[in-house]
Amino acid sequence: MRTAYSVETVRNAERELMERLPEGALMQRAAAGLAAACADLLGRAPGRVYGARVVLLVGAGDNGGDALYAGARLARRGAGVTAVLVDARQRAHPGGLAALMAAGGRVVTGPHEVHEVHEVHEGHGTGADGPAAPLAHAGGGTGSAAYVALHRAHLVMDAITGIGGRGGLRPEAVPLVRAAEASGAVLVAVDLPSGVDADSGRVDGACVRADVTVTFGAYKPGLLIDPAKERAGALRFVDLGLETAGTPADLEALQHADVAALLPVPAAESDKYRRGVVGVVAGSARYPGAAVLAVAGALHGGAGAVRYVGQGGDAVLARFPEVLVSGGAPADAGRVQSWVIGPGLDDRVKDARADVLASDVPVLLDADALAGLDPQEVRGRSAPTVLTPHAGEAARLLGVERAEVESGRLDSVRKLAVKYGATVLLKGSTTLVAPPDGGRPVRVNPTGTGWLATAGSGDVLSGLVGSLLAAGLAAVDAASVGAYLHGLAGRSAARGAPVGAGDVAGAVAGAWRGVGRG
Ligand SMILES: NC(=O)C1=CN([C@@H]2O[C@H](COP(=O)(O)OP(=O)(O)OC[C@H]3O[C@@H](n4cnc5c(N)ncnc54)[C@H](OP(=O)(O)O)[C@@H]3O)[C@@H](O)[C@H]2O)[C@@H](O)CC1
Ligand SMILES: Nc1ncnc2c1ncn2[C@@H]1O[C@H](COP(=O)(O)OP(=O)(O)O)[C@@H](O)[C@H]1O
Ligand SMILES: [K+]
Repeated sequence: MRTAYSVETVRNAERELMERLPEGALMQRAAAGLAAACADLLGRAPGRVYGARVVLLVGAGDNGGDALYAGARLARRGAGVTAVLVDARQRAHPGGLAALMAAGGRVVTGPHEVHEVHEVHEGHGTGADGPAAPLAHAGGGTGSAAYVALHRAHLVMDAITGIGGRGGLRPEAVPLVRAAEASGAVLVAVDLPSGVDADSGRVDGACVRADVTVTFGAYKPGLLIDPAKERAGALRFVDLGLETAGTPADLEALQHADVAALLPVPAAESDKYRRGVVGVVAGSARYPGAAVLAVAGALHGGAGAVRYVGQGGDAVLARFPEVLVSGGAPADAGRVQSWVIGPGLDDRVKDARADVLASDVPVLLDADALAGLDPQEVRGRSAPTVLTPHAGEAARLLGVERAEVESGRLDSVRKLAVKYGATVLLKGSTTLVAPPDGGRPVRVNPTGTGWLATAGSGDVLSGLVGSLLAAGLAAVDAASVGAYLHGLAGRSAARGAPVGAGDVAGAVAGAWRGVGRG
C-alpha cells in the first residue's frame, strides 16, 4: 500500500524525530537524498555531475534550505551551481547559503542583479559545451544573470516552497519558473511542485510543472491527486525515517499485492450462487448498449451469475447468452447478493431505484440512478451503498459547480460520502474512493489512464464493482479494486491507441490474471 499523509501529520512526525537527532540532521538527510536523485538524473556516470550546470530556484524557507545543501553537495562533485534567490526580500536559509558558497556555488539575487559572485572552483562550468559564461554583473546591462543561468542549465531545482507554501506562486517567481520550464533543463521539484496545495491537490494560481518530484519523509496527498499530481511528474521518495505507522493515512493507493490479496477466488465447494449473483438494472430501449456494457463489466467481477433486469434484454442475450434476463421489476427478479443500477436508464428509474434501495444487499448507484437522489433514501439502508459519480454528477449531488469538484476532488468525495452516508467512488482523472463517514483514509486509484475517457467505460466499471460486491468484498475494497482493474484494463486494451468501452471490458480478465500472478 502506498500511503500519503497531511502536512500536519508530517510536521508532527518530523518534530518527534528531530527531538532525537542532532540539529539539522533531517535537512541533511533530505539534501543527501535530493542530491543523489539529481546526480542520477544528470547521468549515472560520476562525470555527468562534474561539469553539469545546475540552477536552484530558492525560496525563503526550509524547502530552499534543502536545495542549497543539495546544491553544495553537487558543487563539491564538480557541478557549476547557481542559486537564484526568488523571495522578493531575498531571504534564504542562512546555513544552506553558507554551505553553497563554501562549496564554490554562486548566488544571484533576483533576476536583475548579481548579489555576489564567487570564484568557481576548478572544474565548474566545464560541461560538454565548454566553460560556463561568466554571470552578468550587477547593473552591467548584459541581461539577467538568473535568466542566463536558467537558459544554460542542465538541471533546475524548484525549491521556492514545499509544505509551507500557501496559494499559488507569487508574481516575482512566475517569470523565473516559466524560464526554467522553457529551458529544456530537467526540472526537479523539491518535496512538492511550488504553488500546489500539499493536502488537497488543489492548484490555486500559477505553479511549477516538474519533470520529477523528489519528496521527503512521506508522500503528501497532493502528489497523488490531480490537478497537482499532473504537475509533479515522476515521483521519487527519500526516506527520512519518519514514524507515521501509528497515524491513519490521509490517502492510500492499493498496489498489485494488495489487490491480489482482495480478489475473490472460488473455493473447491463453490457453486454459482455461493460465488454471488449480481443484479444489473441498466439500459433502455433508447440505450441498450449501456445494458450490454454494464453486464460485460459484471461478468468479469467475480460473481457466479449475472441477472439482468430491464429493456435491453435482447441486446444483452445476443452478446452474453449466459445472463439471466428478467423484464419486470427488480424486486421480482429473484435473489441477488448485490444490485447495480443506473447506466442508460429511462424515466422509470425512480421505481426501480426505490426497489433496489429497499433490498438488504449492497447497492451501487451510477449515472441516471444518481439524479435527484435523496440522502435519506440511502442513509436509512442497513446494507452498504456505493455511489459512482463523475465530476458533473458529483457537482449536482453537492449543489456546486463542476469546476469546484474537479479542483477539489478530495474535499468533494469526502463531503458526498458524509452527505449520503455511502461509499463514494468519484471518477475522473484521479479516481478517489471515500468511506461512508468521509474519514481517513480515502483510497486513490493509481492505475487510471486518460484512454478510459471513452463513452460507456463508466458502465463497465459499475458492473465490475457491483460484481465484486456480490462476490463478498467490502464496499471500499470493491470500489477500489474495481477501479484498479478497470484502469489496468484500459491501459492494456489501449496500449497507446484509442479504444472503446467494450475493449476495456474485454481486457479485465487479463488485468485480473496479471494482478493475481503478482
Ligand atoms: N521540517 C523538517 O524537519 C524538514 C523540512 N524539510 C523541508 O522543509 C520544507 C518546509 O519548510 P518551511 O516550513 O520553512 O516552508 P517552505 O515550504 O520552505 O515555505 C515557506 C516559505 O515560503 C514562503 N511562501 C509561502 N507561500 C509562498 C508562495 N505562494 N510563494 C512564494 N513563497 C511563499 C514563506 O514566506 P512568507 O509567507 O513568510 O513571506 C516561507 O518563507 C519541506 O517542504 C521540506 O522541503 C526537509 O528539510 C526535511 C526536514
Ligand atoms: N482524464 C481521465 N483520466 C483517467 N480516467 C478517466 C479520465 N476521464 C474519465 N476517466 C474514467 O473513464 C470512465 C468514464 O466514466 P463515465 O464518466 O461514467 O463515462 P460514461 O458514462 O460514458 O461511461 C471512468 O472510469 C473515469 O474514471
Ligand atoms: K518545491
